[in-house]
Amino acid sequence: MLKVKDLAYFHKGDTGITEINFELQKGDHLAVIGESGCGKSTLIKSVYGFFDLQKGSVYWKDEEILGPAFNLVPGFRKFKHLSQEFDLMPFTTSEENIQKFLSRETPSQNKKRSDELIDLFDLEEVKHQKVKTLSGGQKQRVAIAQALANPPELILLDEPFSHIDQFLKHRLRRRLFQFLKKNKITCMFATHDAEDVLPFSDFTMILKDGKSIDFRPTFQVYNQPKNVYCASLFGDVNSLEASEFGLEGHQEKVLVYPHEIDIQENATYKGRIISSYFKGSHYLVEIDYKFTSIFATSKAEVYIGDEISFGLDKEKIMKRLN
Ligand SMILES: Nc1ncnc2c1ncn2[C@@H]1O[C@H](COP(=O)(O)OP(=O)(O)OP(=O)(O)O)[C@@H](O)[C@H]1O
Repeated sequence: MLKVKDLAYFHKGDTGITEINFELQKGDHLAVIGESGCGKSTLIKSVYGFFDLQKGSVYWKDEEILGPAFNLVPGFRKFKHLSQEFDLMPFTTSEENIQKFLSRETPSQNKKRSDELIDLFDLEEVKHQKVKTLSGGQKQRVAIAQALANPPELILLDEPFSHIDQFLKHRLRRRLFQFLKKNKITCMFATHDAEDVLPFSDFTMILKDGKSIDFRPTFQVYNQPKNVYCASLFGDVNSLEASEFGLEGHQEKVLVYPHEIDIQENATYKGRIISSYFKGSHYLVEIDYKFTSIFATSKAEVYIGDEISFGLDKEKIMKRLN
């Protein structure tokens, strides 16, 4: 379906992306992650046909996606791209914006479709309000609804929830990705939030300095991280000496997530608490162990300076790595 081969695009000033290769099938969801400035937006725009590539190709089925040199209006017609800037019409209402790309020949169907999206994205209260008067989060929801009103074959989302508050984010995220799966819409989205990635993507690509350093099913990207950079995109991570913690078999250093280490009474390893952060269901704690810092979890509250012992679920860690 989507085939990206040896893609390279450099902005003026020589920053950009290179050596990008991947394929997606219909209905697949791909999360693109990486530190700020690594090239996520550039990749999303390149796939959309926003740039004239310096090298490589992008195909959707048998059609090559070409840049502005070949198209008056940049962007492949079967795709929708939702930029960080939204691109809405400010002086018309939310509802009119959502209906913008619908055919004028079927008004009752249009109404049904836009009502469904207004409901899906909690826009009932602002549907008659002009877009210029909406908050950032409301605009973002209108832009998502507009992009789906006439469902594309592939949707490209650039940080789709960046302006949406936590209160609505979880519900909207579930609804959006359910809608895309139900309608078999292929999706590629750039994000900084691990909570977008793990539950909602089939595949994950990790970018660093404009290159793809991992592209695998999300489950594997998380469970068998290639290095500290890759693992740390999902949160804190420890790089532990395998021999010190009985984790031999893979490499000298093993990447272990904090939830795999916990404070237990009379456990093997002894350390001292350096810091503790309340996380609701648990505490994330930093332990000084033989002058190195280890992130772990604790069910009970602990205090800075406490002498504690901690253990690792070695079997589970080794299973994850295999
Ligand atoms: N129009 C442009 N002209 C010149 N350089 C650009 C342009 N757009 C992006 N860049 C540069 O290209 C690199 C990649 O930028 P890009 O916006 O793709 O990164 P990103 O991973 O999406 O970043 P962020 O997470 O901060 O949104 C950066 O160094 C950026 O400064």
